[in-house]
Amino acid sequence: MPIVRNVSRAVSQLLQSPACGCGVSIVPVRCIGISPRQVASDASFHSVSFSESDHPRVLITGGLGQLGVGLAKLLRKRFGKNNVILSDIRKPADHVFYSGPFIYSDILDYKNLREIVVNNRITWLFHYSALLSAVGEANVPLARAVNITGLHNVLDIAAEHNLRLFVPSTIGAFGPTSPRDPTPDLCIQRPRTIYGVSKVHAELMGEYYHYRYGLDFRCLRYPGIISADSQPGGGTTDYAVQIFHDAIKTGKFECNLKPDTRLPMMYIDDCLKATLEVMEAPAEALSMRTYNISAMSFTPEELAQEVQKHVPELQVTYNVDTVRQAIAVLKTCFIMFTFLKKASLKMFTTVVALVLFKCNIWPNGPAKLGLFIPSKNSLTLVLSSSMLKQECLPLNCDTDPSDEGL
Ligand SMILES: NC(=O)c1ccc[n+]([C@@H]2O[C@H](COP(=O)([O-])OP(=O)(O)OC[C@H]3O[C@@H](n4cnc5c(N)ncnc54)[C@H](O)[C@@H]3O)[C@@H](O)[C@H]2O)c1
Ligand SMILES: C[C@@H](O)[C@H](N)C(=O)O
Repeated sequence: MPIVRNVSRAVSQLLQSPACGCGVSIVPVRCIGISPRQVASDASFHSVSFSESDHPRVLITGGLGQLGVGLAKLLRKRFGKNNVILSDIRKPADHVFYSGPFIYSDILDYKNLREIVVNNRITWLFHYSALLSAVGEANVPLARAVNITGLHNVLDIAAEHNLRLFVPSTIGAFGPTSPRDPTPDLCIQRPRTIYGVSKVHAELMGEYYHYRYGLDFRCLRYPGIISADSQPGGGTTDYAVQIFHDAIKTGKFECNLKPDTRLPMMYIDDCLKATLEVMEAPAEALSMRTYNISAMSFTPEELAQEVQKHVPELQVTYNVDTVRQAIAVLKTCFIMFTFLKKASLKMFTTVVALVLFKCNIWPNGPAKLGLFIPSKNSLTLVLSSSMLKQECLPLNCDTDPSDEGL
């Protein structure tokens, strides 16, 4: 009996104490006994220069998708080229391979992932591998494996090796019963896609590992991301990238969503900037582990009209994909702006101009909007300084900025 009492007391003490920073050396069960934490911290196979040791050593999983290469570029600028390792199960293009360290990593291979973390002395992990909403619905067993089993591997390795872990969530983590306009950080989440379900699972598991094992888990719910240089990986918001490419290549765009389907979106540079900011935030500044981020919401029809202002010959037709449409409708609950209000509209026109500028379609566009862009690489700076500081929601704010007269 006393033994049972002691065990239950110990368990309840552990469960009550957020392990964060208090030195509790418990790690997920499968790591006990073989934890590389037992290896002396100076048992490195590589010599480390002083400046290198000042920076985090970063691993990005699923890094060859729409977002990973841009994230690596941003992080390498900040922390040095060799401190940021891109990884994926696909073969990188030449320009990616030669731009910095790349390594094969399948997140379903636990031992291989652990070896990479140990051998490269990784301290920060950005977990980008996933099957997105539309491809996930087309292959539920694979989505379950990659998005759930893969996440479990990453969580255990991150907890075992004291990593700071970023896992992106999504607007797809909400569902038809979530409150809207604005959708708060904490609310009902009952998504009806395997993608959404796996992301809610990731949010909850990350928070659980934070309180149970002290894992430094950080998470942002991204809207649909718009990029010019990288292709989307099979989600419902892909149309908002494809339209720019089709406008340039063929002058014809067939949209797979209904013209009035409003979804939240964000320009890639702002998404990556927010990601870095939340990773660099001091722990005491974080009141939660998972936050919404938002920029603007628009419909395919509104986007088509805006692009047509610059590419008047663009012809847009609608051939609705029932699966994507159904997923999109589930996501529309996450709407910060029910129509394009002033602040959102300004951001929307700017993003369209910037993407067209990047695609070499509207070289004078940004200048006409009063934005000075010395080079294509300074787009983030321009967007951030001229627009977002005033108009984007702060990370932990759940109010609509346009309601505050911004
Ligand atoms: N792009 C968006 O609009 C958006 C919006 C919300 C959230 N997110 C999230 O951000 C992250 C990155 O998104 P993305 O758009 O770059 O995704 P993507 O689909 O373009 O790329 C995902 C990458 O994961 C890789 N991958 C698949 N299985 C793997 C495995 N077993 N091991 C290792 N890698 C594997 C793929 O090869 C691919 O390169 C994802 O977690 C996604 O859910 C993206
Ligand atoms: C929104 C995001 O999660 C992704 N682009 C999707 O549509 O699935």
